[in-house]
Amino acid sequence: MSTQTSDSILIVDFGSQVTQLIARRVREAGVYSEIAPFSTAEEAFHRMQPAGIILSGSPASVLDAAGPAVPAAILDSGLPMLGICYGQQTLMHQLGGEVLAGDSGEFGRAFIEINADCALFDGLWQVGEKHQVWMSHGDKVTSLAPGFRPVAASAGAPFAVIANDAKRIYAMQFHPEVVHTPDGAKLLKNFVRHVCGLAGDWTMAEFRKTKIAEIRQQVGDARVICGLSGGVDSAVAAVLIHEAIGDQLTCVFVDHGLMRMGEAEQVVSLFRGHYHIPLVHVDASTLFLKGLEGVTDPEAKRKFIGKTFIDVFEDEAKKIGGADFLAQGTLYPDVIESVSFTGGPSVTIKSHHNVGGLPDRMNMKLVEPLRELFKDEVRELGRELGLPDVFVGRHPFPGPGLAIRIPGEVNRERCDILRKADAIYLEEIRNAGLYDAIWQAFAVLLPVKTVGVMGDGRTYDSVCALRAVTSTDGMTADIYPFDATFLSRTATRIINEVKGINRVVYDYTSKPPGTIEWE
Ligand SMILES: Nc1ncnc2c1ncn2[C@@H]1O[C@H](COP(=O)(O)OP(=O)(O)OP(=O)(O)O)[C@@H](O)[C@H]1O
Ligand SMILES: O=c1[nH]c(=O)c2[nH+]cn([C@@H]3O[C@H](COP(=O)(O)O)[C@@H](O)[C@H]3O)c2[nH]1
Ligand SMILES: NC(=O)CC[C@H](N)C(=O)O
Ligand SMILES: [Mg+2]
Repeated sequence: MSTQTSDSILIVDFGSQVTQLIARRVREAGVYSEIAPFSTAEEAFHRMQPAGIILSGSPASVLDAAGPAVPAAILDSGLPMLGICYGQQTLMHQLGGEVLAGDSGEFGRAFIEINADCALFDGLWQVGEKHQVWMSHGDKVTSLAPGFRPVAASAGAPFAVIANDAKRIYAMQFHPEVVHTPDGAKLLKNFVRHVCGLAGDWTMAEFRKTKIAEIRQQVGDARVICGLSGGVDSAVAAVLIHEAIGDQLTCVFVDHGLMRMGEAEQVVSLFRGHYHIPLVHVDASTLFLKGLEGVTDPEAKRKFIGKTFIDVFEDEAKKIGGADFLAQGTLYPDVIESVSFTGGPSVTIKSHHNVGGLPDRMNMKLVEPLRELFKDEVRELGRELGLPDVFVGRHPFPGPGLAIRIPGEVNRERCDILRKADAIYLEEIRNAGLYDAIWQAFAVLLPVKTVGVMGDGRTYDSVCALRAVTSTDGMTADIYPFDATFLSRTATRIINEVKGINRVVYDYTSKPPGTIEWE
């Protein structure tokens, strides 16, 4: 994790769905931030020595005995603080104000009226104006702690924004981090720049320097193996780590037999063509496919694949005389979906192979320099590192590969069928000039057979589903609205050219409620 950076912001996470957006907004304001769950916030606070604190929202209530609280070390630190929603409620609850369950909550769009000036509103909002914000609360602050004054109110929240100028503590009932609070990003910027006094000079170039120093410190002169998949994240991680430790790094590409058409050859030639980083290409397809026989449960597939990746990495490490560290291109969304924080309300959605799918027993220590970033930020870092567009612009591809796009049992034959359909789909997308407009697109082979008629004969074959989404970070996604001509052309090609598929459907589910992958 990050070194001490006294020009950073610590975001204390109480389990809100949108905490990660706070981090984004802070980075957009040119300030580095890290999120720590409330249960480990104190440790993060001492390690980071931040310049200011932001307290997130939460599904919990301060009126419940078990409602999470701001650790005393942080509360008494004298640092500037910004409480958002639950963050505001717990500040009042802990500092001597009062919070009660409201008769009715405020959910969605609301308007606040500005009653007084405050540092958060500098250059932005004037007294007497009304502004749109986004609310999502049932409880509300009914009396302020000593030293606080109200500066804005809404119909349902008389203390919509409050300030304690002497202590530089501010709090709001609404969510400034979401886009439905149109001026929210500017409020957060005022907090980190004006109230915390940060220069706003944090950039990806800065991140690159900090991470390189950290990697050197973590690794020393030990050897590192990096799992390279050909995806954006691991390519960026490998180039960054190589910049830090040079030939102490060996990359390992594992072909698990679950890759797309031609991908293994492409990854290896692309990478070897661009970089002088030693790359080992392991064909482990038999090992993976044998182990997947009879496995149908999505989490069981993921756990098996996660563990087998590690077995292969350890074998390869032995062959090069041992490695103490395993580097991976793990990102924040991989972590948040896989982990349910102890004592916290966020739940495991699926075990990403590189986080929740890792075996308990690990001989190598992890090096994960991208663990706090989102995909679009990794792309920015990739550009900063000079990675060619063919790497930076690639659609994400999950480590477990086609295994999680074949619900039910996976075998070589089904993988071959899916590979062909997927290749046609992607070719059509490229031909239509849509590749860059789409965040991720892929075909899924369903364990469902339906009846068809081809050449006057009866067919009884599998259904193929097509998925394409737009997104910025993979945390939420919308379906890509292809026109009917594109879809029917692609469906016809797949049915005509791929033996084993006689019906094609298009997936119209956004995330949430769906996830991007089907398993
Ligand atoms: N086939 C593979 N061989 C070696 N390592 C892999 C492989 N697939 C995944 N990994 C490791 O797991 C990490 C997470 O995979 P993930 O798919 O999230 O990232 P990526 O493949 O690098 O990028 P992208 O999300 O763009 O596909 C990778 O960064 C890489 O370290
Ligand atoms: O490396 C990975 N290992 C995994 O186990 C994994 N599961 C999902 N994904 C990718 O993550 C993004 C979000 O996917 P979901 O909406 O399906 O969770 C999408 O881009 C998915 O392709 C994975 N990547
Ligand atoms: N979004 C929030 O932080 C909500 C806080 C608290 N659960 C409430 O309903 O008031
Ligand atoms: Mg990948």
